[in-house]
Amino acid sequence: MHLPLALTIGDPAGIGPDVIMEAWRRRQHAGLPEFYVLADPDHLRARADALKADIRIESCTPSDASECFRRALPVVRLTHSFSRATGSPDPDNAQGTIESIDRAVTDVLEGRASALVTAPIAKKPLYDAGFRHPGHTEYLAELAARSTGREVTPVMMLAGPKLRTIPVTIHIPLSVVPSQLTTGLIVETCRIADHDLRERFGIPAPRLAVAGLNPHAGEGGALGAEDGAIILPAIEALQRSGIAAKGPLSADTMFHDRARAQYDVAICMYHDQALIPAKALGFDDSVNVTLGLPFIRTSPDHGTAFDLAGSGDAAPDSMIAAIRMAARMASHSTRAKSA
Ligand SMILES: NC(=O)C1=CN([C@@H]2O[C@H](COP(=O)(O)OP(=O)(O)OC[C@H]3O[C@@H](n4cnc5c(N)ncnc54)[C@H](O)[C@@H]3O)[C@@H](O)[C@H]2O)C=CC1
Ligand SMILES: NCC(=O)COP(=O)(O)O
Repeated sequence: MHLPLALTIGDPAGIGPDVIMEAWRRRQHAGLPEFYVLADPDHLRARADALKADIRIESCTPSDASECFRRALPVVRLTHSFSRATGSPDPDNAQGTIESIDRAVTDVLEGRASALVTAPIAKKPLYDAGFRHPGHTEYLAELAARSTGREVTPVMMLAGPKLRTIPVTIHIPLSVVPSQLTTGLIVETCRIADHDLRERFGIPAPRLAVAGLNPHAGEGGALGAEDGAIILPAIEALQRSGIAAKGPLSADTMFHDRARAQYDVAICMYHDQALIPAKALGFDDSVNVTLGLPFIRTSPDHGTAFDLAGSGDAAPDSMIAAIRMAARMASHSTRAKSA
């Protein structure tokens, strides 16, 4: 059966609503698969009016969303409604933002949707409302663990036409990165990357380029010990298990054109080491994918961009790329299962 994608609304005061509505408006031209969004339809109508966008919005259930998609943006109504605040987060919206994620995940896990595409959330207002997870990536792992009964290590990957990168440590302060980096975490991250690149992206023998942590990958220990003591043993263990990992490589010379031709994914040691090259090389067409989950999740690479909400200037390209990638991954996984 052909299932729609479930989209979350993200922070309703950010550009999530704008790029979702614009993606729906471009659905035919962009060749997008059917999707619905878990949101407050009245809030979306108000945003569409502010944007002067001619968009029909219809309340639906996941099962009639595909039929509705041709004529209107299908919206599955949340129990929470949203304030009309645009451009600055409202703590009163936090519970609805979380409800949108929870219900979309449930829809995917219970077979009403084929994959999850999340619009951006601002972390701080959710933390202030008691949300205890650094971001979607970690929260989705918890939801997956609750449903499967086993621990899930989530792996964040930024994927664009020119580059894929993975940060081994994700949403933690830079000052604690060295203490959180372990050989075991690097091995686990690379194993998940190798597995999911095969199974969900159809890359038969993924090549992993592993970055060092310190300048010049530690310069033989003179510029830091972690490269030799923590990262190198991980690469050796991966190679022994048949995974094509190489490194630790100097991070400053692994992202130019000729270097990128040598690998399928760059494994980086911290958030900005991975996300800066990814966004510099493809801000409009890169997608944030979570690997290691028992379901498919993609997201645009950008954040809530409160400065642009309701202005009509938010580019929908990364959201469109995220929708396309989720559908492609879902059909690839289905083919892989039935092969
Ligand atoms: N997947 C998610 O939920 C993500 C959430 N965030 C959250 O977003 C909030 C804001 O983060 P920032 O670092 O300011 O990043 P941001 O991506 O929201 O904005 C950075 C700059 O890029 C511009 N920009 C972003 N998206 C754009 C688009 N589609 N079209 C045109 N210009 C665009 C913005 O106007 C701003 O100048 C933070 O609270 C962060 O936690 C950030 C990244 C991903
Ligand atoms: N900078 C990437 C980011 O914050 C996305 O995180 P997540 O909410 O997708 O975990």
